[in-house]
Amino acid sequence: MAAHEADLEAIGLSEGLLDAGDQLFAREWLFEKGVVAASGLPVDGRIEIAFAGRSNVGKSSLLNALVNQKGLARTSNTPGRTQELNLFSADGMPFRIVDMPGYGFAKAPLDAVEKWNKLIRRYLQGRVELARVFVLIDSRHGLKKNDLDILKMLDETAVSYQIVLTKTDKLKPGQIERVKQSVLDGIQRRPAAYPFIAVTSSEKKQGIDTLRGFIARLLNDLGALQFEAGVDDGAGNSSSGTSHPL
Ligand SMILES: Nc1nc2c(ncn2[C@@H]2O[C@H](COP(=O)(O)OP(=O)(O)OP(=O)(O)O)[C@@H](O)[C@H]2O)c(=O)[nH]1
Repeated sequence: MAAHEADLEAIGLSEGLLDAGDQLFAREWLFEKGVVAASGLPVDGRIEIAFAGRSNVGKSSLLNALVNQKGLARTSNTPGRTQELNLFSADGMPFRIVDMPGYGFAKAPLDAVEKWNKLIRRYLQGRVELARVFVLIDSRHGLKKNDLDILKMLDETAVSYQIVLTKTDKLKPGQIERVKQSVLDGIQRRPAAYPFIAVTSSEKKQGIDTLRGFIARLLNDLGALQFEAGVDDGAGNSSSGTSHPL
């Protein structure tokens, strides 16, 4: 087995899943709607994959890189601008992307923080369509109190989540390894945490294929997409290796 394949297998992925992940985002993704209350969410049964993170973590940049479209999610230098759940979808895809409002903006007024908490808790508690939340962590800072608060909320609501390290172009390889390890240690005993981390830089377009691969694997595990051969995730759960044409 080639070293690259072994590296992929170690994180529950395969070349086939990376290819499938690329195909998921080869289509045009469109902004569907912004939602200020859980009652405004669509009722079409599509699987939802959400992205959360502290203000300024690089969420808009990552979403734009994921869908390979520059202006889809607004990128800004003004922290904490989006206060809605923003939904994105693509024709023929069995899932939508949910951009959750950024948290932890120091200057946010108290009522805005309360509104955020209410919207997010309602969404996490009551949304059966929600299959996974990718929690973005700035690789320069690691897990902060606000991040731990949302991980706790995800554990309590039993929503599967996975960590994505952002802005890794700002670190040296040794520093990336250290933050990765410390985050892995931080999630080790958390019941709803998926144990593999995506290490990304939107600026350098690194790790985006891995993130897409994790999404392909999730959809495969949910039976929303079909693949052929299996790979093991290390926990005895088998997943696909070869993609079925999407
Ligand atoms: N070096 C580097 N900078 C990045 C990267 N991703 C985002 N940034 C910068 O970080 C800042 C915030 O990026 P955004 O993508 O707007 O962050 P956000 O999390 O959507 O911010 P909010 O709208 O406040 O929630 C911008 O100045 C980006 O250019 C990255 O991978 N590397």
